[in-house]
Amino acid sequence: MRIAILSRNPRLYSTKRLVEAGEEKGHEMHVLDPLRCYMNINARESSIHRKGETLPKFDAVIPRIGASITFFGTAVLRQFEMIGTYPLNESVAISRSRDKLRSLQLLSRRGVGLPVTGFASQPQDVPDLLEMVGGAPLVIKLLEGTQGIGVVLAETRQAAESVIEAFMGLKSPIMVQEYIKEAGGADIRCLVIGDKVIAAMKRQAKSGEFRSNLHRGGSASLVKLTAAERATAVKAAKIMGLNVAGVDILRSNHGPLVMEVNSSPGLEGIEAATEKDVAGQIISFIEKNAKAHKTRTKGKG
Ligand SMILES: Nc1ncnc2c1ncn2[C@@H]1O[C@H](COP(=O)(O)OP(=O)(O)OP(=O)(O)O)[C@@H](O)[C@H]1O
Ligand SMILES: [Mg+2]
Ligand SMILES: [Mg+2]
Repeated sequence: MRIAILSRNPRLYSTKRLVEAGEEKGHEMHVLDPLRCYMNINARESSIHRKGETLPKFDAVIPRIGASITFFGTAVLRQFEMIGTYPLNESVAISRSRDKLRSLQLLSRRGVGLPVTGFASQPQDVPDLLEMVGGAPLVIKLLEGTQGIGVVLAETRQAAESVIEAFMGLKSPIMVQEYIKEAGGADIRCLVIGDKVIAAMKRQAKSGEFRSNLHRGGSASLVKLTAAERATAVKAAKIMGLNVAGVDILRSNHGPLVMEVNSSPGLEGIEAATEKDVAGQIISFIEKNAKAHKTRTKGKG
């Protein structure tokens, strides 16, 4: 097959591994920078161009679209979908997963366990909002944050109010969330492909820190999942419409709670922690599932 990887940087671990895994299985792999793709959108035959040339037809496309280029990146991916290329993850599903609130709403509608989460626009609604999620201690998150930046644990009500006031003053949308203390500064990353969790790791925050992000000094180790955790991760990916997803779960005293669902999960941490060939399994999934014009949405919506 001819497979495109939409990635800004061919030297990234995940991109390199996907190229390697694809070539090992005899495929023709092309890394395309989504920001260097431009589109001809018309009523007869839309096309994608790069450096003055029309791109050839690809059998499949693997989107590795960073959060900062979601808007243009998903438009390029949608163009691939419209001309019949099989997308590993669809543009609509990626857009959904990039909006933390929308994701939580979609998951809650289907009864997936979540930390109780509140969202408000106006400062005068903050006192009731804090009450609603169970009061301090609680977690405050910037909607746009990544890698743990913009995630704050407020131990007291006063601390919570002043942090929220500061964020609202800066016009940065935030959500407040019940603090899952019993998770003990750890979360579980489940790597879902199709309807299976094919690898999982536990990330433990360094001491004195509640955020388990590896970028914040957390460490990864192997973990054995319960049946409920596996089922939750697979269900969450399915609801989001993602074939491949990194589902982050907190272990609470009332079962697994989904924190977020990532549409371009990094491969480095999970392949190192589990010694699994995640990239190879992604290529195998494409081999089994890729068909021209096979999408749920054909770029609609
Ligand atoms: N409600 C919560 N209760 C306990 N711990 C939490 C809670 N929310 C977040 N954490 C901890 O903080 C870390 C960072 O939070 P989160 O994953 O929501 O933000 P982020 O990592 O910045 O976002 P992204 O993963 O999109 O980059 C989590 O990995 C988890 O360890
Ligand atoms: Mg996270
Ligand atoms: Mg994330």
